[in-house]
Amino acid sequence: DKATINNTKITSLELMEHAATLCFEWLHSRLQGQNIKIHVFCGIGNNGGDGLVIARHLFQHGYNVNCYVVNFSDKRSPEFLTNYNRLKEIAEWPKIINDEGDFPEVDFEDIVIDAIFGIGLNRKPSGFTKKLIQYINNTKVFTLAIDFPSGMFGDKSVTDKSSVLRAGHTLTFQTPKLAFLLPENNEFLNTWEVLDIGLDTNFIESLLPTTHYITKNDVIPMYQSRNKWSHKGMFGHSLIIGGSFGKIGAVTLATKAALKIGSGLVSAYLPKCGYQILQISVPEAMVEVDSEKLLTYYNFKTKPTVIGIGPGMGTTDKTAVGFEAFLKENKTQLVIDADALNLLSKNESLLQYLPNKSVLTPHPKELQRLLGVWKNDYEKLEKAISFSTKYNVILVIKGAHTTVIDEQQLYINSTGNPALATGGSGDVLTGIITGLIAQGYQPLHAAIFGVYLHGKTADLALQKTSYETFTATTILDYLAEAILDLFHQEEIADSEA
Ligand SMILES: NC(=O)C1=CN([C@@H]2O[C@H](COP(=O)(O)OP(=O)(O)OC[C@H]3O[C@@H](n4cnc5c(N)ncnc54)[C@H](O)[C@@H]3O)[C@@H](O)[C@H]2O)[C@@H](O)CC1
Ligand SMILES: [K+]
Repeated sequence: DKATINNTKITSLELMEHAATLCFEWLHSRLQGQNIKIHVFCGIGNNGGDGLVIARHLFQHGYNVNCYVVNFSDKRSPEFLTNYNRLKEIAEWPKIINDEGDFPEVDFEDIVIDAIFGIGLNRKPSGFTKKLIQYINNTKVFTLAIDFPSGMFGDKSVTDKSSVLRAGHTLTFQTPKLAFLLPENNEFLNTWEVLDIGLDTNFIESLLPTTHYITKNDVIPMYQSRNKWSHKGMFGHSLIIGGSFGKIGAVTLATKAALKIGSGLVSAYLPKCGYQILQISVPEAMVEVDSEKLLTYYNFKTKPTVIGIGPGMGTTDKTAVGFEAFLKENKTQLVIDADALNLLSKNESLLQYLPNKSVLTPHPKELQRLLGVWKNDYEKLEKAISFSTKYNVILVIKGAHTTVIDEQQLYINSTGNPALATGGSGDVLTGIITGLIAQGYQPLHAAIFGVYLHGKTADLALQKTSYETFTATTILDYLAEAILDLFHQEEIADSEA
């Protein structure tokens, strides 16, 4: 905020007025003047200042407002004080909450605006402030949190979960906060959105050089278009290695995905028992086979551009021995998933044989086998960064906000939803990333772009189908729409959208 204030003529007070007015407008456009009781709880810093501005606008628009100052300290910020006076000039004085006896009655049908703590929180809430947060949580009332749910930290883990307000919706300023994207904070946030308050974004980027929130605008420049002289030889050859008796579906899905994303040629290498299944379900693919029911020899003749390995391949001793020999020989770029990751976790000495910038796509359990246990999500990210740096590989940590890690750089995905929580969706992702690398996408871009598109299919599908009926195959059905959507311009949204 200080950078914006120094670099432009806008004062800190004006910035607060602007930010908080956007919050008011958000609420006003939804309530349309309804006579619902609104409780605005303000701290004594600038988050509280936001609350006072919101309360003033609500009063001026005739809402049924109760404004409170949570008096946990007498170190009021100057912007808080100015807005405190402005509010007094137009309305009744905010009520001061000094202890539990001052807590107001809050009903389930009311609305609470939480402007107690924002990004300035530097220790966990205690005393009557903590009790107030618990009191609000217990009412189960709808809460609109300003910038942060009070009690949640911007840069470290919550240690006392009972001291955090559980927000119904959070309006945060300027950038999505890393803390919002970590699974451990899931229970404090329901939905959230970013309000653009015109802060100096260069400054924010230089504050967080390593964290990128990936949206459509970030992936459009990665897209590689084709021209009329293009031929299939220009789009590489993907080889998918995987499968075992009973798990031929995994390798089939990955093979289909590599084709569907545009790999010029696709081959699969799998146990003999899967030969007909694959040839029939994916006629476009070429197939080579290993022993009857398991991968054992890894003696394929295909000379691929990139190999995606792991889906459904199992971790039996024979498969493990062959995998080790394969890795020691292999010089081809790799995408490694599922059981291939589990085999790596069992024998870490193999990690040294991975080609530079191999892409590893673990789900949380597989990641834990690779990295060991972590105390919290911040430590998980630190461990993942060290792992990526040490072995010079790209990690794709799958989850609600899949995170691609390339050494110090974090790319957090914005697309996707629980429809993707279905068997086989990981196999499809492996195929997509493999197929992108085949076409000449550098591994990092293939990982970021692939994860984005994979998630986008589920977002688009939900406009027509349900979470339940979405399967791994549905991802492939919507891949075309996900790509076309890149070039679809959103209608100009108003400031409240
Ligand atoms: N001009 C600006 O600076 C703007 C600031 N904005 C708001 O300002 C907020 C940040 O304001 P502040 O930096 O004043 O901080 P907060 O209002 O988040 O916190 C208030 C103060 O409480 C104290 N404190 C921290 N943890 C405590 C605890 N556990 N118990 C008791 N006291 C504690 C701190 O000293 C802090 O200064 C943002 O989150 C945002 O809501 C927005 O209005 C946008 C413009
Ligand atoms: K807040």
